Amino acid sequence: MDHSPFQDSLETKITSMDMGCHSLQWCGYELIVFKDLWGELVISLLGGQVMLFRPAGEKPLLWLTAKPAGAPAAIRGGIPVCWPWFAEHPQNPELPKHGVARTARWQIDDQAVDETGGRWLMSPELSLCDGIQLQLEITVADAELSLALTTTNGSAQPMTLTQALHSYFAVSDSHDIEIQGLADCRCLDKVQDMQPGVMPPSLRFTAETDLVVEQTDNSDGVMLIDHGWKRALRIINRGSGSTVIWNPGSAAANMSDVGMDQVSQFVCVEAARTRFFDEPVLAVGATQTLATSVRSLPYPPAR
Ligand SMILES: O=P(O)(O)OC[C@H]1O[C@@H](O)[C@H](O)[C@@H](O)[C@@H]1O
Repeated sequence: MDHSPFQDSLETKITSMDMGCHSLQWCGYELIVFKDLWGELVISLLGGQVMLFRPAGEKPLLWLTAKPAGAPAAIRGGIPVCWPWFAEHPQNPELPKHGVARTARWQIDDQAVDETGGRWLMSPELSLCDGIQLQLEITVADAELSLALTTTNGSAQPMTLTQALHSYFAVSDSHDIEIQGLADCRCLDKVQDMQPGVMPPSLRFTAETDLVVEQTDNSDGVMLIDHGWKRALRIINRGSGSTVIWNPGSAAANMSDVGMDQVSQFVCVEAARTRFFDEPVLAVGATQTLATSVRSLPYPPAR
C-alpha cells in the first residue's frame, strides 16, 4: 500500500511509541493513541472519531486518508459519527452534510484499558441539541472493535433523528473485494436518483457505488471479503435498519482528501438509521442505540 508523508508520519509515530496512552497532534487534529498487547487504537477528539484500529499482528481494519484537509474539517477515514442527521439535512441543504457531531469537539469521560482490551466513553464537550444526551461507547475485546452511539431525548419535544457510524474499511483494492450477506435486501441507488432495487448475493465495486440497503436481519452480519489481502471482515450492525455502502469511484477525482490515487483503498459499510428504512422520531424520554462491530475472520470465510 502506498503511503503519503502524512500517513507515514502518523503510522511511524505510533509504531515508534511505547505501550500506553499518548496525545498526538496530526495535521491540526488532537489524537489520543492507545497501544497495548491487544494492538492500537487512535481516537480523534474532533468528531469523537475512531481513526485507526489495528489488532495485534494484523493490518489496520480501517482506512484513513493520507491527505487530510486539516482541522477543523471533517476527516475522511476511520469511523465518523454522522448525527443528528444522515446525508443532506431534509429541510435545509445549507446545513452540513451528515450533521454536526463529526466536526464537534468531543471528550473522553471514562476509560478502562488493560492488556486484553479497553472501553472508552465519549460525549460532545458542548451539547449539540438542547435537552438531548449523546454518548459514544468504544470497546476493544478479543480483536474486535465495537461502537455504540446512544441518544436520549431528555427534551420536551419528539426528536427527528437519522444517523450513521460511517466506517471506512481498508481494502487491498476495491476491485478485488466483494460484499456478501445482503442478498435479496431492498435497496435504493443514490447514484441513480434513488432508484429502487434488490441486492445481489455478492456485490462487487466497478464504478461509483452509493446504496442504502434495508437490512431487517443483522444477526449474521455483512462480510467484506478481500481476495487481495486474503482477509474477511465481519461487520455486525445493531439498532440499524439501513446499511449504507459507498465508494466514490471516479467522483473521487473531485475530493481533495481521496483522489484517484486513494479511492480503491477503501469501501464504506455503514451502520445507519435513514429516513427510508428506519423510524426517524425519537419520542420524549426515549433512548436509542446505534451500534456496529468489526472483526477479521479466517479467509475464505465459511458461510
Ligand atoms: O462527503 P461526505 O459528507 O463525507 O459523505 C461521503 C458519502 O457518505 C455516504 O454515507 C453517502 O451515502 C454518500 O452519498 C456520501 O457522498
